[in-house]
Amino acid sequence: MEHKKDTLFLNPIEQLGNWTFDEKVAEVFPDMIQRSVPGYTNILAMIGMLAKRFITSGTNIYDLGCSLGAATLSIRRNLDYNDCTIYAVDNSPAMIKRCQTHLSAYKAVTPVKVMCSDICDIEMQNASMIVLNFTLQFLTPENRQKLIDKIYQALIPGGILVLSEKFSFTDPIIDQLLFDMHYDFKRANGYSELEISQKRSMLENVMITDSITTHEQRLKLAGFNHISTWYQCFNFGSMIAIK
Ligand SMILES: C[S@@+](CC[C@H](N)C(=O)[O-])C[C@H]1O[C@@H](n2cnc3c(N)ncnc32)[C@H](O)[C@@H]1O
Ligand SMILES: O=C(O)C(=O)C[C@]1(C(=O)O)C=C[C@@H](O)C=C1
Repeated sequence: MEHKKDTLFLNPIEQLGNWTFDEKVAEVFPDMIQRSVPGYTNILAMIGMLAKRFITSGTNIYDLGCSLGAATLSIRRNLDYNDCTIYAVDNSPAMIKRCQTHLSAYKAVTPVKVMCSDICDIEMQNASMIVLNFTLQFLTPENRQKLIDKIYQALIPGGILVLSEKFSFTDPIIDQLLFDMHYDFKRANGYSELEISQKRSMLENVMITDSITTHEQRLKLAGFNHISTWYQCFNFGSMIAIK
């Protein structure tokens, strides 16, 4: 599929508001996330591999904050059962509209229910796999524990949560280094200083990152005993938690 180039922040913007996943962002999202998140493609491919291993017959799969459905597609491609249901959920109407189109472009047996809802409000049950691929960071800190608790309750024994996030680090030297490396990554992918700084300032109040330790503590508090960071590239990474 041809992806439209992200040029949203190329020119100076007079009033930088807060970040939203609106029509403009949805339109360039595949290019934007690919050029902004180190390891994004790897993580998507590995979500497919985890799906093959963890999804069991007759269960539900939830892709929370699905955007255009990239993780859902990776899961669906790797699914061995036709009696499962994937729920792809996002509260951005612009994302959901495009997600529906993306998913129908490929033939598949597994039904996907695409829902325009807040992931904090939906009911989940009988889940063998739940994915939060760069979504938890956009929830308020209060809602994060509530959602992780709900995810733990919704999983069947042996079920898996995949949690990908941008991380912060308590060691200031490491934090600065990985932050700078991420900027180098963006520059190497063609973003200018202005594009990088305008986007950063819009994300500032909206995307609050946690350390890996904070994530681990939250997962443990919910009841998870088997937790690991399985992927990291600079200050981006992915964790798994198994019930
Ligand atoms: C960085 S994107 C996720 C990328 C996507 N998971 C992927 O793999 O391509 C974050 C998404 O989370 C959605 N989101 C943020 N808060 C949400 C909430 N409370 N309920 C539902 N969706 C939410 C946004 O609309 C956005 O599409
Ligand atoms: O931290 C940044 O600079 C980012 O661009 C990160 C991030 C994310 O992790 O979700 C933020 C918004 C976009 O959706 C794509 C990437």
